Amino acid sequence: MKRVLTIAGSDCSGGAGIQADIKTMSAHGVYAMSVIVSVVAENTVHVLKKQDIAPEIVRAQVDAIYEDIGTDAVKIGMLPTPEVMSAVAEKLRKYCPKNVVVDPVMYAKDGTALMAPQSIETFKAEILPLADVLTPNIPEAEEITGMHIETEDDMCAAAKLIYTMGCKAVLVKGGHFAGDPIDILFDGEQHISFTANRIQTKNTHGTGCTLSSAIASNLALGYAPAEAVKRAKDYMTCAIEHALELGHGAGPTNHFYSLYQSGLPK
Ligand SMILES: Nc1ncnc2c1ncn2[C@@H]1O[C@H](COP(=O)(O)OP(=O)(O)O)[C@@H](O)[C@H]1O
Ligand SMILES: Cc1ncc(COP(=O)(O)OP(=O)(O)O)c(N)n1
Repeated sequence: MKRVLTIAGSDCSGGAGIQADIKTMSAHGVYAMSVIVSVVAENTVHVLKKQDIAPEIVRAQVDAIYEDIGTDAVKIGMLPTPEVMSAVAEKLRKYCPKNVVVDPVMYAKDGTALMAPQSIETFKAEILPLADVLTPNIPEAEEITGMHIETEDDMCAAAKLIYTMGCKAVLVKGGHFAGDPIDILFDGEQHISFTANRIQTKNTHGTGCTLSSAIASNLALGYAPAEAVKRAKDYMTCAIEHALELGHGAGPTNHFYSLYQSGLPK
């Protein structure tokens, strides 16, 4: 069985973070493992509080995975502080895992910062170069590049600029624009667009986590990056289409429906 590790924060309400990652990975038929870097008290409406995990416990969790089981892919999500980023980077440089997908989570839907603002330079220097695929949304791509992104051409230019910062491929996600969402992948050679119909729903809690975990799962299963992104987007669009009307805010994506739709991998 393929093994996929998520390094991310815990969302106690189960819609985003580690919980969304593990549901997505399980739906893809891979063995999911987790390194928890922050415990976030949040729900479909807002973030109440968070407690970051000490860097030495983060380091020890990564050691625990690699001294025993190992990985076929790694997904990195929320990294709250420069200290946690350095701890993760140090360990990944040591263990050199294949197929690293980095979702540069900066804010929760209610605007709460999940990455401390002073972390961006450490993120760019230590985490970004580890990524085989980096998956910023529009505000995150703006923060990383300093560009203002308004059009599809801007998304292409931002993807190119982020690529020059050292990752192997970049997927700029267009979910924050109006109209049908277009995501653009740049791998150093070409731009590839992935489009889907916009689903009219408020229930999109955890879409970024779901997409990045699905990409990591598909890379672990042996798909090349562009095919892994295509399959992940199909999975995620289905998960949004059948999103759950739970809670009083943005409900979570539906992994169980997607599992039945896509079937178990060979
Ligand atoms: N309403 C929607 N219908 C279909 N796809 C969507 C919708 N909202 C977002 N997406 C897709 O979900 C993924 C993540 O979306 P985005 O909102 O850009 O990132 P994030 O969740 O990190 O803020 C992207 O592939 C985007 O195109
Ligand atoms: C613990 C935790 N990690 C990440 C997020 C943000 O997840 P994302 O998939 O980007 O979802 P939305 O912010 O679009 O709901 C989170 N909220 N909590």
